[in-house]
Amino acid sequence: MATKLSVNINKIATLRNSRGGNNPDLVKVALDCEAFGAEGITVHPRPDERHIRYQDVYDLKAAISTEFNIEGNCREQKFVDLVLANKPAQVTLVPDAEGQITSNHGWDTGKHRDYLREMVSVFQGAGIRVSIFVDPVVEMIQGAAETGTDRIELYTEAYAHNYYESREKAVLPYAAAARRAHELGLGLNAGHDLDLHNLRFFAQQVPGLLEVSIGHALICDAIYLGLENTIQQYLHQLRESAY
Ligand SMILES: CC(=O)[C@@H](O)[C@H](O)COP(=O)(O)O
Ligand SMILES: NCC(=O)COP(=O)(O)O
Repeated sequence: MATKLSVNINKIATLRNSRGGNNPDLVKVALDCEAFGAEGITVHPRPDERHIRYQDVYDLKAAISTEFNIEGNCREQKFVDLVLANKPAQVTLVPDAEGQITSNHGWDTGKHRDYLREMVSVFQGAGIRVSIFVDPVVEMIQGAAETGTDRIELYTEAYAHNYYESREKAVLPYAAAARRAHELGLGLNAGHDLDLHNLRFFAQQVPGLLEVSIGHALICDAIYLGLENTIQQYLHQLRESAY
């Protein structure tokens, strides 16, 4: 089975917002991603709406036909309401601090276990699959399992950062985290700073990876390679490492 590719289109919204009009058209880009082979669309609305706007989520939900994954901070009631109103295939809970440039850590699932358990049940009660964003630390995977979540998403920034120094060493905590997740019956996603260079090795070394969400690097690659060709190349990396 090959890992699914969900394209994160935050950066398309960043470009659109820079001029105030509707160019590029976010919904059209999402539909194009799907037509070019993407198996899901990911967005991460942030409270300042600096890229994805809350209205975008409604517009995308009405248009797309692949798996819709909404990421964000469930401590914001506006985010919870948005997700419940749109019922995506998956919500990914990310512990964003205020003013963060991008996501930079996973949940402390031990400290926040009761809170997360409550949020997981709110979303699952609405028929939405839940994934919890975590660092590749075995105790955090254990804590996630105790919340009743369906999946975890491994935060891959450290892997991407350390890839060129020693990819074998960089991937070790992720492979161990994946094995623990499987033992605990958790589905496994991953994302953040994955790119055309580091993706295949990650997917080969991390067993049972169900889905990756990739945005920043993929949209940058599309400037040079074109969106269709870029998506095909990412899919090729994943299919080469099918499990
Ligand atoms: C959870 C995660 O790793 C990504 O969603 C990342 O946070 C992208 O968000 P930005 O596009 O705002 O950097
Ligand atoms: N969940 C990770 C994601 O959606 C995209 O992260 P990035 O590729 O923009 O770093």
